[in-house]
Amino acid sequence: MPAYQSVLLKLSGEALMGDDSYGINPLTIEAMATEISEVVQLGVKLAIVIGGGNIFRGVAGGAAGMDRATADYMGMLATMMNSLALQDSLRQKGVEARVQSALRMDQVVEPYIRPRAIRHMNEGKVVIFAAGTGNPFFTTDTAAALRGAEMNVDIVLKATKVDGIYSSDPKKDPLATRYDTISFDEAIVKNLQVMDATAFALCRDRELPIKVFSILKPGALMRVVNGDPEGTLVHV
Ligand SMILES: Nc1ncnc2c1ncn2[C@@H]1O[C@H](COP(=O)(O)OP(=O)(O)OP(=O)(O)O)[C@@H](O)[C@H]1O
Ligand SMILES: O=c1ccn([C@@H]2O[C@H](COP(=O)(O)O)[C@@H](O)[C@H]2O)c(=O)[nH]1
Repeated sequence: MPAYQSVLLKLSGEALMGDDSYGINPLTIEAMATEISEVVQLGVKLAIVIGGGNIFRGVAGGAAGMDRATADYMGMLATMMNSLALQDSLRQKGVEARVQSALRMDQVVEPYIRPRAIRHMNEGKVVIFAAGTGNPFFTTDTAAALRGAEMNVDIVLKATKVDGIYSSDPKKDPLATRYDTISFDEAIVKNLQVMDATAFALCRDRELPIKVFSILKPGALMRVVNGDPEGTLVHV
């Protein structure tokens, strides 16, 4: 019996690159789809938000002199590409998946309609929320917190490239130490950059726990869903 009956999985866009320097690595996305399909087979209701860092981040466009809001819309379109790719990979594994977009793209995907998303999940389909929140100046972490709260899931799972939350960025600080658990207040006060403060604050207010773990570690998603020790739990 899984530890959680319904989850919102936030998948790192950057992790989709695998060993490449840009874009979607076919073997990497296939491996992720396999791990996701195993969780779906357990009967867990699953919704997914994917980042876009493997293709475009608004902050990079802004730094290069672009209008920041325009750059952010480009970032949201990047998440659309990732969402379509994941939908395709999941379907190849026999998993029914539906992309819903926060920005209208009616010839390609459904618009975000909350009751319809809930119905898809109740029918056992995986819902992939594309285009983040649909608003510039936000991130897909915040979209994950928002959709997780709207879908009333048991937990938000942030699947990223590091195996939990550290005292500082482990990619930059070799002395960083990992937390098994941390409160929302501590994560916000310590300004731990693994997830943005808006996402932490929204989940704290909704009393929606977050688990941060590595999607690059084989079997980690299943261990998290089963409640086995893995990653860092952020709690109220
Ligand atoms: N205190 C910290 N603990 C853990 N990771 C941290 C910390 N501070 C910064 N990081 C960095 O945060 C990254 C994860 O956050 P980020 O939102 O940038 O990436 P992502 O969610 O994996 O990618 P994307 O935005 O493409 O979805 C990690 O890869 C890690 O290097
Ligand atoms: O609600 C949102 C979500 C995302 N964006 C833009 O998309 C990129 C990619 O998302 P990541 O969370 O960084 O993976 C992000 O950098 C923003 O530019 C957005 O504007 N609004």
